[in-house]
This record gives sequence, C-alpha cells and structure tokens, in this order.
Amino acid sequence: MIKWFKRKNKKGKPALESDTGIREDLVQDQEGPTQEEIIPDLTSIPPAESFHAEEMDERIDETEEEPSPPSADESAPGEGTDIPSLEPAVQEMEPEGETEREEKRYFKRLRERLHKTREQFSDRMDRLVLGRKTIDLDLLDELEEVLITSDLGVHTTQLLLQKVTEKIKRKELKDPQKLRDQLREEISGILSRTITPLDFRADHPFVVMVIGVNGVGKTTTIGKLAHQLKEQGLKVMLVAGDTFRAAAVEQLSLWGERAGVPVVKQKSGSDPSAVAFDAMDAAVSRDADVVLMDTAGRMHTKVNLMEELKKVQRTINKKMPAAPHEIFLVLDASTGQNALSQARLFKESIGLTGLILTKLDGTAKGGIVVAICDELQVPVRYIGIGEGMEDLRPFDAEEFARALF
Ligand SMILES: Nc1nc2c(ncn2[C@@H]2O[C@H](COP(=O)(O)OP(=O)(O)OP(=O)(O)O)[C@@H](O)[C@H]2O)c(=O)[nH]1
Repeated sequence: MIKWFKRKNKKGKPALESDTGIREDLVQDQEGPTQEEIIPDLTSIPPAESFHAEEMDERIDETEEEPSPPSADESAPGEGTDIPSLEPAVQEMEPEGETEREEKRYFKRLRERLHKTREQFSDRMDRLVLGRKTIDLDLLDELEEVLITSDLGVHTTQLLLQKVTEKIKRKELKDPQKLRDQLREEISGILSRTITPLDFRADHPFVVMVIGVNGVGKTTTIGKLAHQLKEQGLKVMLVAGDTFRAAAVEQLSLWGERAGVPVVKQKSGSDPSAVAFDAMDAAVSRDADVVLMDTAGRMHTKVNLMEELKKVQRTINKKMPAAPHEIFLVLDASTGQNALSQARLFKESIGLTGLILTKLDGTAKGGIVVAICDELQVPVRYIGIGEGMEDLRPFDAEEFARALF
C-alpha cells in the first residue's frame, strides 16, 4: 500500500505501470487472485470524457425515502364501509410500530458510532465524484486509494473494482454519482455472504467459547451478551476461564452481577481445562441454557497458548460431544488489518464459528469488517459499538452497509 503512494508521478497522479493499467505492486505479497485475474482489461474503460454521464434526472436519489403521507384511499380503508374491520388491523400494527421505532433508534446510534469510518470511507468517496461527469481511469484510481486506505484491504478492493469495471464495460454504470450505490450494493453482498442462522436454543446447554488476543473486549462482550440472552429468557451461565489474571475473574464476576447471571470460577492460576471440566458439570446441574466461557487473552502467534486453548476445547468436547457449539473470536476493529491476520491464524489453529468485531465506535477502520467477511468465510455474529450493556448488536449485513454509507 505504501508503495502505491511512492509510485505517483510528478503531477501526483497515480502511475499506471502496465498496458492493462494495473498497478501490480498493489497485489504483491497478497493472497488471492492477482489483479490481472480480477481486472482482465481495465483499459477497455474509455478515458476521461469519452462517455457521458446520464442526465441528472436519472440519478438515484440517495436520501432515504421517507414514507409518503397516506393518500385519502390509504388513510381511510374503512371509511364509508365496515368501521369495525379497522380495529384488528390497528391492533396488529401497534407492536410492529414499536419494533420499527426501536430499530430506527438503534440504526441512528449505529450510524453515529460509525461516523469516523464513514468520514474515512463514504464521505471521501462522495467528494471524489463531486462534479465529475464520467467514470474514467483517474476516478477508478482514486477510488482504489479510498478503498484501500479505508482498511478494506487489497483483495476486497480489487474485487469491488472488478465488479464496478464489469458494470462499466456492460454500460450498466456510467454516472459517477451512481458509483456509490453500486458499491453499497456490492459491499452489502459481501457482508451477507457468510451469514448463517445462529440459534442459542439449538442444544441444551449451548456452549460458547470466547477467544482472542489481550484487551480486544472478550470479557466485556461476554457480559453484554449474557445480558441480552437473559433478556431473551435464556438461563445463562458464565465461566471464568481466564485464570491467568486475577483481575479478569473479578471483572467477569462484576459483569455476571450486572447481568444477573451466575459465574463459575476457580482460584487464579488454575488450569483453564479443569475450570472448563467443572463448568460443564455445573451447567448440567444448574440446567443452564447457554454457557459463555471466557478465556485468557493470548497472542495468536504463541504456539503453547494456542495449544492450551485446544486443550480446553478438547476437554469440553469430551464432556459434551456436541460442545463447544460455537467458538467466537473477538477482534478489536480499531486494529484494522491486524485483526484480519489474527483471525486467519486463530481460524487455522483452532477453527472458528463466528467473529465479533468490537470498538467500532471511535475508529476509522470499520472497513475491516468488509475485508474480514470477504476473506475469511466465517460469519460476523456481533458488533461492539461502545462500552455500555446495550452496545453489542447482532450483525445485520444490510443495516451495516447502510450505516457505512
Ligand atoms: N469503545 C469500546 N470499548 C470497548 C468495546 N468492547 C470492549 N471495550 C473496552 O475494551 C477494554 C478491554 O475490554 P476487556 O473486555 O477487558 O477485554 P479482554 O479481551 O477481556 O481483555 P483481556 O482479559 O486482557 O484479554 C475495556 O475497557 C472495555 O470497556 C466496544 O465495543 N467499544
């Protein structure tokens, strides 16, 4: 990525090195297809001014559609006819209205918390197309820079450019103002690709191991999740598997108190596998629906610590053949591409069933979520957008894409 900036020419324009217009340096040392494979012929895109923007009136109105006021017909379905028939309809709609309001409130908060990422990403993209009438190579170059520097990573950036390029070649995309909508659609597709249903009631008890490097937000996330699952009527039990730090056990106990759920713990320094072993018995005797097990933070590069994690996993599995049902890796989104490397190594070494991206508030690196969804084939399950109890939300691809733009 740094090389990319070095390769700008004297006018500060990006240098197009090959006759395909591809900056091969961008894809060096990267996994996945080469840029040639992805964008076979970028130069087939006409140079600037050679094709024209569609008329303004064809532009997509980007403002969110406000529901138009009901017409006389819509607002008075029962008028002049059966008035009683209106009542059941109103009764049915009321709870839905509350849910919608709640969704809107949450979406507003999500948008606010993602503002740094949005400034880095879509606000820059908006400035990029401002006043442009055609999509040319210069524009695509600048778009590439925006995507890469927004932590989408080289692979995902190239994939998105390929999609856009194909649309341009097929003459389905001409207007620079429509680039944004096209990208939003593609990104939403990437984000939703790996999503599968998650059902904490699928087994009893349903055991979840929560792993990750130090300080990413594992304990906090467990506390928030315990609260939410309890709100859903599930009997939750926490396990203090981080026996390495005495403070970690205390921290989890505090979250247990806040959420109103029991915590199984042993003295610090105990073998985490022994804690897991006893916890499985406790879960059965207490008739827990969901067991959330905290683990000590560990660097993904430390082989012995990864072995310790595998031992915990094996111990749980010996006690309960279907468990652990989920292994969630918590990633700190503010670490950007580093989070992606962590996820790769944890996935290789222990296997992952889900990802939780924390600290999306206050970081401009939220684009990493797109790169992770694109490259890892592991579903993002939750996102953390603050330190409060309610600041953990199930990941909704469509909603996230909307908030990103
Ligand atoms: N802003 C913000 N802070 C968060 C979020 N999630 C967790 N944190 C904060 O991150 C810090 C570390 O969180 P912990 O839950 O202790 O992290 P951990 O992974 O359990 O840490 P170790 O036990 O040291 O491995 C705390 O100050 C949390 O409040 C989030 O979504 N947003």
